[in-house]
Amino acid sequence: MAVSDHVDFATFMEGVKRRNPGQPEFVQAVQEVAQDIFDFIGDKEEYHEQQILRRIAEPDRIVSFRVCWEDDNGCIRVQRGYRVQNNNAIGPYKGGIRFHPSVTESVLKFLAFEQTFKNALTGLPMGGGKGGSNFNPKGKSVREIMRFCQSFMTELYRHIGADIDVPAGDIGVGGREIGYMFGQYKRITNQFTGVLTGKGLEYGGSMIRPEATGYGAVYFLENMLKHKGQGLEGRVAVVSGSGNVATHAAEKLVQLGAKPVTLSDSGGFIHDPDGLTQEKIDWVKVHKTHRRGRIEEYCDHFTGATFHPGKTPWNVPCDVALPCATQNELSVEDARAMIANGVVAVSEGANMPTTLEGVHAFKDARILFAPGKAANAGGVAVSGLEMSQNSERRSWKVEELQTMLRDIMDGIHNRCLEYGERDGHVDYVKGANIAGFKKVADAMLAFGVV
Ligand SMILES: NC(=O)C1=CN([C@@H]2O[C@H](COP(=O)(O)OP(=O)(O)OC[C@H]3O[C@@H](n4cnc5c(N)ncnc54)[C@H](OP(=O)(O)O)[C@@H]3O)[C@@H](O)[C@H]2O)C=CC1
Ligand SMILES: O=C(O)CCC(=O)C(=O)O
Repeated sequence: MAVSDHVDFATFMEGVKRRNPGQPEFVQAVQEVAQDIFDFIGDKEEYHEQQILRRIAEPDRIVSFRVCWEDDNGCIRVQRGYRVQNNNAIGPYKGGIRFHPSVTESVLKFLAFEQTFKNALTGLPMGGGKGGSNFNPKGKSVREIMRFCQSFMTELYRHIGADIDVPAGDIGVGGREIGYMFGQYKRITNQFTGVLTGKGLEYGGSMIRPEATGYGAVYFLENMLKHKGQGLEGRVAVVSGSGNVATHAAEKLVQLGAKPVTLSDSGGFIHDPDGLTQEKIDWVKVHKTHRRGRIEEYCDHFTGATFHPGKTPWNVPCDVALPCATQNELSVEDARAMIANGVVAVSEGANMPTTLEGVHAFKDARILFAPGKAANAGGVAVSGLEMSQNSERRSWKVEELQTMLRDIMDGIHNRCLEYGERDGHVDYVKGANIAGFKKVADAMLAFGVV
């Protein structure tokens, strides 16, 4: 008979901090989940006895490796690469790869931890992982990017596989980088398998994967409003970021009759009071993805827009907001300003873009607030569908995939209601945390202590 271990929340968090020194992002992510889980497991002895939360908050495995590559001047450069395999209780590890100078073990551990719950929420059989490097793709030539991707995969390949761990893109990793990494995996292993998602359509990619995260975040926003008897039509939306997630979120907002008025990058934000249109969004996609330009140049092309250097867009009055850039980009002061300006709903396209205090401010003000693990799960969900298509050796039609994405986002919303609705109000953070935890935890219970 196992010994019961009923530590309280504060003691649990002290342990997490002690075991993970200098890893603030990871501690923040665990804290955001743990409070809700402690409320849920209160008298559920088995989860305590088996130390399920403690086990989910300790990655199965962290691989760290040296990545050497040669720049265009013939200089040897050295970067650090990682793969954090957090939990594979319900399926192979699954989650993106990030190339950004801010990548640390703490950042990837938080992302892999969040991914574990997110993937469970989709209803698909995927465990949680995340990887990346402190490599900065900005200013690098195409050849340098290719050499870096090949070198990164030359180390990573031995830790991944179609039924082991299936990486995809994230910040700084899009279709081009996935192509270089897939090519290198195929070359080293002599295997053509679904080892990565986000692939090009010519070699096993899925329709709508590029759009899925941003579209999904807007579907989730629409679901929250609908549940309150409201709609998106005519709503002014503030969006941050100008990459994959932000541009597709803006696109879906326009399609559904809302009015996105901002986008941003690490240099600042643009405010276009007339609203973004499909034409303007298409320009941003080409400008940021192909020309690798800065968002401030938007104002040279579209009159009436203004650029605000070094600033985030959260002080622009809006009805709905979609933070779609990076972690901790929305502070408690930003949250208070948004609440004062009348924001009704927030849907996180990015992972953990709102600080812990910011989340509490939204929750206390009873704003409809969708955490990233629920709102941005559309991307990984379509990655899961890409895995299924690869296993079946076929490609599904765009209409089929569109319907599946909508159904999956509806399913996540329903799971949040199941565990987060009380007295006519929905705490989406709590709902997502508990629903995601329960699925992973119950699988772990079935396996015994492993
Ligand atoms: N791609 C996907 O399918 C999914 C992505 N996400 C999350 O969405 C977010 C955005 O990812 P994605 O759109 O794919 O990435 P991209 O690389 O396509 O775009 C990232 C955007 O965020 C901005 N940004 C990055 N870091 C910072 C920073 N420190 N400060 C301010 N702006 C910053 C970038 O600006 P700049 O050009 O100046 O660097 C760029 O506009 C991330 O949190 C990611 O984890 C979540 C689920 C799936
Ligand atoms: O599609 C995937 O596997 C990864 C998506 C991702 O990294 C995320 O959901 O944060």
